[in-house]
Amino acid sequence: MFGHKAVPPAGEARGEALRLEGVRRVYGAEGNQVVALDGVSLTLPAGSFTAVMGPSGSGKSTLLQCAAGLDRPTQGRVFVDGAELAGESEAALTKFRRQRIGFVFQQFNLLPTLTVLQNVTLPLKLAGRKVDRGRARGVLERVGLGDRLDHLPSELSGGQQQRVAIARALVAEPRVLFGDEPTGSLDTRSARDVLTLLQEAVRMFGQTVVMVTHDPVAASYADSVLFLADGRIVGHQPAPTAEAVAERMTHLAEEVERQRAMTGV
Ligand SMILES: Nc1ncnc2c1ncn2[C@@H]1O[C@H](COP(=O)(O)OP(=O)(O)OP(=O)(O)O)[C@@H](O)[C@H]1O
Repeated sequence: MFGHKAVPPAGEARGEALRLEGVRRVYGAEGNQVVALDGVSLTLPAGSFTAVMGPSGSGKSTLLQCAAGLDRPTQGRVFVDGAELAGESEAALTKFRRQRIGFVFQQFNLLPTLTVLQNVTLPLKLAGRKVDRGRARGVLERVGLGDRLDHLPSELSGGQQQRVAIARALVAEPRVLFGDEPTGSLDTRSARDVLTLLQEAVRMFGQTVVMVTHDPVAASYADSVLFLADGRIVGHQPAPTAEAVAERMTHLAEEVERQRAMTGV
């Protein structure tokens, strides 16, 4: 339903889905530079669900954008499913994204004049791929919107719109699905539905998901949490609980405050 990828039996190596090597991203002109990412290296296995957390300004969105090919690192390398994301041209990068990357945003980013089904099939059309409407319908049924195919986004709740956005990402069978605060605009119940959906995509269909969130409860749906501070990975928590994540975040915020006070930044 989500894809054709079979989930390998437990214990079988699934390979890596995403690798960052020494990724650095510096914004601004010389003399006025901000180091958003300061040498981030990580490897995420296929079929994993990772939450990225950190204080405001720690580089979470920049990390996601660089990993997804929406932004280019100043230094370092990004590999998605073993292929380097290095396209010399914007066109090459766009092609790479269309073939390998799914992205879900806080504000859904659906096209308001297209129906639910048209929104979901649009990325396939843009990529010049065959549009299998039956498959698109299947994915929409899977996210609980099989009876809303001909509705416009404005006729749906926020949670339903985000589920359409997830269906739109999944129908293209991305190697990695990125979410930047995908539940940030949703009420508690809709957020839970969306998180359960992402978890199912990982557990039942082997999807790889990387999600930035501020919410420890949202992070607890992931298999593990990466903590960022000042552009660096400063911690990793497998099998996270909301309580443990919240505690770690409190300590991290205090630590960052202390460091900033000491360095006068
Ligand atoms: N286009 C840009 N130009 C200049 N500086 C930028 C730009 N984008 C981000 N930054 C800076 O880079 C740093 C990291 O920003 P980023 O948005 O990645 O952090 P974040 O952890 O996602 O923050 P938040 O939780 O507040 O969304 C911040 O200091 C930010 O001000």
